[in-house]
Amino acid sequence: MSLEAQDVSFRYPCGRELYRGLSLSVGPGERVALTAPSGRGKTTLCRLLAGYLEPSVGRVLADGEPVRPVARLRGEASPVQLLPQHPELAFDPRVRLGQSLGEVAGAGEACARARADELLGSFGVRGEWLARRPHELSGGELMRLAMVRALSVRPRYLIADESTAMLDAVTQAELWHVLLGLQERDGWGLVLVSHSPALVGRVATRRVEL
Ligand SMILES: Nc1ncnc2c1ncn2[C@@H]1O[C@H](COP(=O)(O)OP(=O)(O)OP(=O)(O)O)[C@@H](O)[C@H]1O
Repeated sequence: MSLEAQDVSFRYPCGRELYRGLSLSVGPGERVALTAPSGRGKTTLCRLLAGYLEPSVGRVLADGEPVRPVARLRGEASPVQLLPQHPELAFDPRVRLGQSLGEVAGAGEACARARADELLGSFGVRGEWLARRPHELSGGELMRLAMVRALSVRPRYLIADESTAMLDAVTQAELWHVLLGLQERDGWGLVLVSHSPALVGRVATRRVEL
């Protein structure tokens, strides 16, 4: 059981090759920090691990199954959820947030919604936010909802790419406290990208240098 990148190489169209035969494995319950200088490809690797991009060479497996391209999932929840750097990218700007949360259909929508309801309390989401559209919330408020949405489908792996970098220290500490409590309880594997040595030191059980 693990999230694995096997001999992965990747090149954007017209870009240079970012990795040559990169292999990486993250087990359930592990918290792995990806570290590298700016531009080395941390965000790209997060997107590869979550199925937003496909490797040019090699493959990505979640518990032995190929991670399917997110665009082709058509409503089916991926076992690998990505918390992006900018939470506004996680939501349709035209749709009220309550509806967006309801759209994360997993094994059954009702199941995902019940899970989301439980998580709304844990992440301190106020009921009135659900009637608003993404641009009507602050970045921190929207990130709370992005966390609820990602975890409501019971992922086996969560990828946090600089997800709390734009938050104040108090909110950042609060959200990581909640996330790590849920991770310990539910046992999903975590991949973390952060430029903050303090956050990496607090959260990560292992570091992988790209
Ligand atoms: N869509 C794209 N098309 C072409 N090149 C891209 C694209 N996205 C990123 N790149 C390039 O790929 C390289 C890796 O980018 P990436 O964002 O993965 O790095 P990073 O390690 O996360 O950087 P940072 O720490 O600065 O956020 C960079 O040189 C970047 O310019």
